[in-house]
Amino acid sequence: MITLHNLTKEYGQTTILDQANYQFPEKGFICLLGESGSGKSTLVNLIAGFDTDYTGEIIVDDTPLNSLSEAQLGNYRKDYIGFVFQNYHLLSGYTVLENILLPCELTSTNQAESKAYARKLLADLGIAEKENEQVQNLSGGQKQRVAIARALIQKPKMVIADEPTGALDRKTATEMMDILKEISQTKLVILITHDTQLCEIADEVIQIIDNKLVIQQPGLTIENSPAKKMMLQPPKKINLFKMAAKNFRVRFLSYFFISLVFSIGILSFITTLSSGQLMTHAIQQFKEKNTSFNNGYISYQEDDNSYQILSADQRVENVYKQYKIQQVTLSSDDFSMTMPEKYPMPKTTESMSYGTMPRIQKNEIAITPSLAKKLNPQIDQLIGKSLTVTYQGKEYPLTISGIYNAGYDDFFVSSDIEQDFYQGIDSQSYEAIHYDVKKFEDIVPVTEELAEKNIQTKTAVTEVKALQKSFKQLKTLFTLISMIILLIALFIVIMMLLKLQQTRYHMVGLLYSFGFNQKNVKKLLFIENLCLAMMTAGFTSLLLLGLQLIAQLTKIDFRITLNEWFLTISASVLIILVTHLVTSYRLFKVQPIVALKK
Ligand SMILES: Nc1ncnc2c1ncn2[C@@H]1O[C@H](COP(=O)(O)OP(=O)(O)OP(=O)(O)O)[C@@H](O)[C@H]1O
Repeated sequence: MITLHNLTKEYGQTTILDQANYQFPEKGFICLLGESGSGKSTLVNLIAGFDTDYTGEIIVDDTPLNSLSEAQLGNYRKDYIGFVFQNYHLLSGYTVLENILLPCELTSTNQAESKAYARKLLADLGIAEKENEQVQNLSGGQKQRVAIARALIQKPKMVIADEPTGALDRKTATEMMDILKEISQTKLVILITHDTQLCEIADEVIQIIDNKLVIQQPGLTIENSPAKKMMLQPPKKINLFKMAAKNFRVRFLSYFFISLVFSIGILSFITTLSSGQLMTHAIQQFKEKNTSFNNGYISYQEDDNSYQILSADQRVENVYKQYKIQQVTLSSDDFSMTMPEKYPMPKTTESMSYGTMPRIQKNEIAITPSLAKKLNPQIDQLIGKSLTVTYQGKEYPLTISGIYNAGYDDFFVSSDIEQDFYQGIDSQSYEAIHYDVKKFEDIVPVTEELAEKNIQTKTAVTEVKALQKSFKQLKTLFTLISMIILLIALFIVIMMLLKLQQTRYHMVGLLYSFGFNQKNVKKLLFIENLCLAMMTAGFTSLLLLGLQLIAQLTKIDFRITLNEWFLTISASVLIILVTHLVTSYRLFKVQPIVALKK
């Protein structure tokens, strides 16, 4: 059935097999003997079509193996070869029957027929009662019987058994050899071993000595009948989703922890992101409380330098000179008072007892407690009440927005009204310069730049700096902690995925030996991983929801926008998929027999 003709295999400069010639029979028991490292697995790789990089010929029936495509080689393994391995390579988490039926994913259209045949094989091998047992609960001998049943389920033309008794005691090993001997009555059995004792029952023993294939114990006469035509059946369409779902269920616990750990990591990261939002919100609150937070005041200077500088600065607005005014009247229903003189004062350095400083375009006024008491002894009740300011015959109906702490009668109006007071004043001898910084984050740089030019300002820079400093420290701390958590989570996830790959190596090697092609294996792993990514996305969503709920209950200002939500979920899915691809890279490249030896 298989003929090796001048078969030579080299790895780089090293020759492993040198001009090997041999003709395998249609049936019979052939022992491939050789010391460790002599090239037995190399030869099996070549015969199974896993390795196509050789010179010479391997002819199966009438077809040279190197004339087959990757897909055809998969079909060749599916239809011709059943493998039995030293370490059984059964899939844990699957039952005995499920393990045996695995190769049928590619072949069988009639499940009931396959099951019946699997049961017959189990009965022939003496373990019929174990069909629903999880394979990890079986003894070594029982496991190897299951592996033999799996090798036979596709009714292959030959069985390749690679050290099948290596992990068994002598008695069980002998039983196993008897089973293989029985199989060799109707099929070709190639036994790979370094144990000469096992070769005693072989029909013929071949050995690799010094890279040469030597017939040690000739026992077979090959009939010179014409070569059969190689017949390959196309594979059945595999239900990869069903297989991936099954794998996912088997590895559920590992996947559960991977997605949980990863979700916690990504969540800590997103929490840091929203700490920026926390800062924006706190600044908003600060602005609402300190309505004159951006206001600046510069006392009169002889030169006009500061006014010129401020007027040219794009970061500031409402730059105007402030003057002393006279004869200002304040009045309400039952109150009227005229202030002979009123000097401009810095707004931001005043602390508030109640309310806020007047806001621009709101027609507001803030007054001192001594003035407030004249209106109403219960000064806190004055907020929101009306007060009219009359200056130079013009009336300004205003609303009291706040009471600020100063020990004399005085008031502040918003800058739009104040500027209106100064209409028509044509005086160089101003008292001060007023300006507003447009953006919160420009308050400190504007103030510092003016200070560098020896222009002393009165602003809320100290409070702003304190606020910024505390947030900066908090943010650094948050970022550091969350980065550490994310890195630890990623490390654990990668470690767990790498550990998982170890079990996947066996599965991948097995699937190739059943005749699966690379595309199917890749797809299967991808779908399985997509399930993991979906589970992670689900976990992340749930944790985000929980966090949001806790924040609401504890009244912590933590909000996640829909965009951030979407980004987090997409990032989780993407990172898990990429991590999987990276950790799977070697898995996709591995040679099946190497994978099975891992
Ligand atoms: N992919 C590879 N690249 C380079 N050298 C390799 C490769 N695979 C195997 N070899 C080398 O080829 C030689 C034969 O290896 P092989 O695995 O076929 O031996 P073996 O007889 O099956 O050994 P064992 O009984 O220990 O499994 C060894 O020296 C090995 O290091």
